[in-house]
Amino acid sequence: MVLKIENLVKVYKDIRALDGLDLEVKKSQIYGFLGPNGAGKSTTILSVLGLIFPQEGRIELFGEEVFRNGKYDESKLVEAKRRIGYMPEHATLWNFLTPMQTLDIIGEAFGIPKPEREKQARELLELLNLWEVRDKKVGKFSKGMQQRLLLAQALMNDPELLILDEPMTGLDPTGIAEFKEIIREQKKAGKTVFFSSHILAHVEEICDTVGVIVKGKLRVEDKLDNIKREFLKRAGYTIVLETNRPVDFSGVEWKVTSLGEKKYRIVAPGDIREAVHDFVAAQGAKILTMQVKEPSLEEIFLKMVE
Ligand SMILES: Nc1ncnc2c1ncn2[C@@H]1O[C@H](COP(=O)(O)OP(=O)(O)OP(=O)(O)O)[C@@H](O)[C@H]1O
Repeated sequence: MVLKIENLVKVYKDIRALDGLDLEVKKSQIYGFLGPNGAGKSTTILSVLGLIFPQEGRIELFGEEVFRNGKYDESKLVEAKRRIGYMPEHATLWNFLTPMQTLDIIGEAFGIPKPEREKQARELLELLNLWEVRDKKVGKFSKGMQQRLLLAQALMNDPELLILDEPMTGLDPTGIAEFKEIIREQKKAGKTVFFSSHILAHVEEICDTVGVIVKGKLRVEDKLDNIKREFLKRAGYTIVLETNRPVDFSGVEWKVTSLGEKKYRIVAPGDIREAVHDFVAAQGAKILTMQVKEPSLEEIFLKMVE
């Protein structure tokens, strides 16, 4: 086990940000830590890194207990953090430096000798498509380039565990696809990746396991497909349908609203696309257009809390 959290509690004044959180990340996993805004994702990450003080619980990193009942084991934590790369949610870069200079400073802070850190910086900048702009000032970089440089910083110490707090927020679809590919590459290189997001699409296609945190507690931990199947059913689909002639929906269990002579809105608990198709066909009508709206992640989270 790379990371194990048991019954973690963090109270900020009167806010119980973590309310007995349990979580396990295994070696070589890509773990997506999903939750709505304010669920406790950043608080969890800051606790794992010893940057804030939780009140109760246990944290293990690489099999070593680094925190127990309100106290960190400083030497074990320092040791573990050498093996971790961290990309904060609101990180800032030094705008007046170039990527090469930025990574050099980080490498020096880790105590990596000059020739080695130059080699490491070059490899990372090549990997992250920043080699061509290695001598350009970071201040002019796009959001996507800045995120990639922040990831390069997190990789400078060749960590076994990468912890990324909302790494894809603010990226465009191309940037998100690129970032996912980079995360996949990290897994191939044997690393474990733990990253947070409040957007379902960010964890899609890449995560082995997704943990969903709501109000400081882990609600579910499973493969994303299983989570979606379970909660999409409950949260309800909306289908907007246009047919070539009127259809009589009386007698169905779905909630149907007429939006005009041949246009309907159907709300149903699960994915009923096939059933709707068959129902319409049975009346000799044809579907001209069908728009399906999956429930938003917020709606799914709300169902989880119920
Ligand atoms: N320093 C702080 N002082 C007081 N309350 C805080 C502090 N940091 C976080 N909180 C509160 O703790 C709760 C959890 O916050 P946290 O930032 O961990 O959530 P999050 O899941 O990371 O959300 P986001 O996606 O918005 O970053 C929220 O209610 C937040 O307002």
